[in-house]
Amino acid sequence: SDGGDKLAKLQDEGKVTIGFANEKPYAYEEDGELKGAAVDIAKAVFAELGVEEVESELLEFGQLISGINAGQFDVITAGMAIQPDRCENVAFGEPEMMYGEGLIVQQGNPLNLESYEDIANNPDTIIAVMQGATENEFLIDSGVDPSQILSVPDIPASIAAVQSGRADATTGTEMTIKDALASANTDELEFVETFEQPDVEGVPSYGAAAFNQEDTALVEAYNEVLADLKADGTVAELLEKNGFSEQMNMVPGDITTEKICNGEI
Ligand SMILES: CC1=N[C@H](C(=O)O)[C@@H](O)CN1
Repeated sequence: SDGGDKLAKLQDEGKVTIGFANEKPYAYEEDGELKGAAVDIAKAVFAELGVEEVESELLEFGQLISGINAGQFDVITAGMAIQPDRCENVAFGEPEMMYGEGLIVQQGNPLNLESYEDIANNPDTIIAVMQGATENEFLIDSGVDPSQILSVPDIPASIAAVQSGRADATTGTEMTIKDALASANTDELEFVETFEQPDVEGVPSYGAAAFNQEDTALVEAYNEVLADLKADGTVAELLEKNGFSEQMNMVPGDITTEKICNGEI
């Protein structure tokens, strides 16, 4: 199909529908409002394209890629990591933020878990991980046995699994895990401050908007505006507003989606 159709359609209607997975601080709903770094950046880009109205579809993270391909919404706005295998199924925009991983354990860290390798070396350890999330591969690549992974549909379920003792730990992006712990408002759990980032392909991750591969003109237009908003400091401002830091989370200028998709990074 003609990639120009979708951009023109969104501009005609003045409206875009985003798909998201309720993961603070990337994209989430609070007080009836859509919030998060990925949402704020996408809103700023679409506003420049003349698309001011934003509607949303809430899905499980693991359903976002099939959702965009089924035409359920126009763009995945979830801070989804650009990964070579995902590049085969969606068209990523240029990277918007960089991030690493985090770990939550029971208070006092009774199993002394400070890395994914520690989980691999302690085969009785169970770790809750969101379906479809990169952390599944990162754990396996760190030597964790698949039987140690308890698959859960979303972030609240990850936290609940550790709280109930069904899992010894959970992992997600560092910011996800910190915000989820703050929302859980419990002293039964702890964020592992001494966590060592996994030394595997894909870490750190680069989050981006993702589109239907047919919508080539839309992706091109999105990227053009995104480049301007990076250059004028808007992207940095929106990241900081959502708790990200310039030092830890800004994407270095030489990192491109093409290179990540080609496995060059
Ligand atoms: C923002 C985010 N990134 C990872 C991913 O892309 O799979 C997962 O941690 C899920 N959430």
